[in-house]
Amino acid sequence: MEKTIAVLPGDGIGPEVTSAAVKVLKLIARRYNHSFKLSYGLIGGAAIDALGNPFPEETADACQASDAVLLGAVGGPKWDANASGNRPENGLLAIRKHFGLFANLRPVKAVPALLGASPLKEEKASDVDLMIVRELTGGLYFGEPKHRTHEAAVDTLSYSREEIERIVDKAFELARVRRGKVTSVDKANVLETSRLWREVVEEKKAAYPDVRVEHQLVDSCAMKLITDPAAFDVVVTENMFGDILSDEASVITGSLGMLPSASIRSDGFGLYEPVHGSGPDIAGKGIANPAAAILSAAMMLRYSFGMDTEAAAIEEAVQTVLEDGFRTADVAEEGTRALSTEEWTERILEQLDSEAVSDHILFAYM
Ligand SMILES: NC(=O)c1ccc[n+]([C@@H]2O[C@H](COP(=O)([O-])OP(=O)(O)OC[C@H]3O[C@@H](n4cnc5c(N)ncnc54)[C@H](O)[C@@H]3O)[C@@H](O)[C@H]2O)c1
Ligand SMILES: CC(C)[C@H](C(=O)O)[C@@H](O)C(=O)O
Ligand SMILES: [Mg+2]
Repeated sequence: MEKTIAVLPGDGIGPEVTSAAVKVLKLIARRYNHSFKLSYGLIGGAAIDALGNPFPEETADACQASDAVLLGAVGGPKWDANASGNRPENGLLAIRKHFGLFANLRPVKAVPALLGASPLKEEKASDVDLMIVRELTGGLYFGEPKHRTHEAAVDTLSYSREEIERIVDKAFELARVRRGKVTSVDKANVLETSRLWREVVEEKKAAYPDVRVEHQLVDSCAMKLITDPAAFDVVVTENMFGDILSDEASVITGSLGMLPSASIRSDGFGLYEPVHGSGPDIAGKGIANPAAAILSAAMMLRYSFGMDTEAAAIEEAVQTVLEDGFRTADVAEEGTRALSTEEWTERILEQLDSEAVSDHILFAYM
């Protein structure tokens, strides 16, 4: 297949982990006879510095002309919020909104080799396999009015029925091909938007009789993610709750550096990015874990290109390399040498190159 991919490395560790994911994509293209044309663009702080705009028109055009987008991470202390009340925009919200990428899929799956790195007891973490379906283009992030004076600040939480319906449908569809359970997370004991959310879920469930539905308040959900994470299958929730719960859930499997994500809409176009940010504390040191970026590239192959086998080959390579004991610093066992981003990526490339090209899927983030 021939595909065009817009690559937006961004800031901090973004370029370091994106470069790793690009190497993996190039190897996949060679091994599976695909042609991936890459076009690079600026986003975030890098784009502000070069062009004065975090999501420049050139970047939007490059993405528009592509079949999918691979993004590293954006932001950092140089461009983030400051006490004087600037309203920073790091480009991420703009690109998500511009392309209508309303569904953010964040799979959290126990990695057997990393159970020791999880803060949870092994028996709690070992069966975790959940998918957070986060609404991405509405809610507090985008609601108007939104403003700030010296004395007060306003953000607005608003959701339309239509916005809720399409993300809830997505969650039900995913549950059907997973373990058939949807947990809808809200704060319906307080928020009107949550009461509408709950109503829509209740209406929708009739169309999916094969899926079990439960409602959970977000505060107790945060607790249950730690006490009983294996109980979850698909978790559907609004923008801000999903942001917070997904960082929380990521550590169950060892590190934020492990968690990939897909931001998609209904026609197959998508933006693929690690859940983590630009890691200012480790940027430039060459020690970032590139697994989340590499696994995001795998999600791109699966969700935008329908290349399930290729995606699974990457996911299995990540498992194998970790099982073989090769780790970056964030997940390294005490007393072992941590690999650099580049060294670990080399291991992945070697593993992928040595694997037989097969249709047999053993481990997949689906
Ligand atoms: N998708 C994105 O582009 C995205 C996501 C989250 C935060 N951000 C931005 O990133 C900047 C920093 O935010 P933050 O510090 O709160 O969150 P962060 O995710 O960048 O870092 C949180 C912690 O996790 C560690 N970490 C993150 N990714 C890692 C990796 N791949 N390997 C090893 N360790 C990793 C960092 O070193 C840090 O200690 C902010 O400007 C924020 O707005 C961007
Ligand atoms: C950087 C920030 C705007 C972003 C978000 O809140 O959506 C990030 O935290 C994420 O999880 O992708
Ligand atoms: Mg986040």
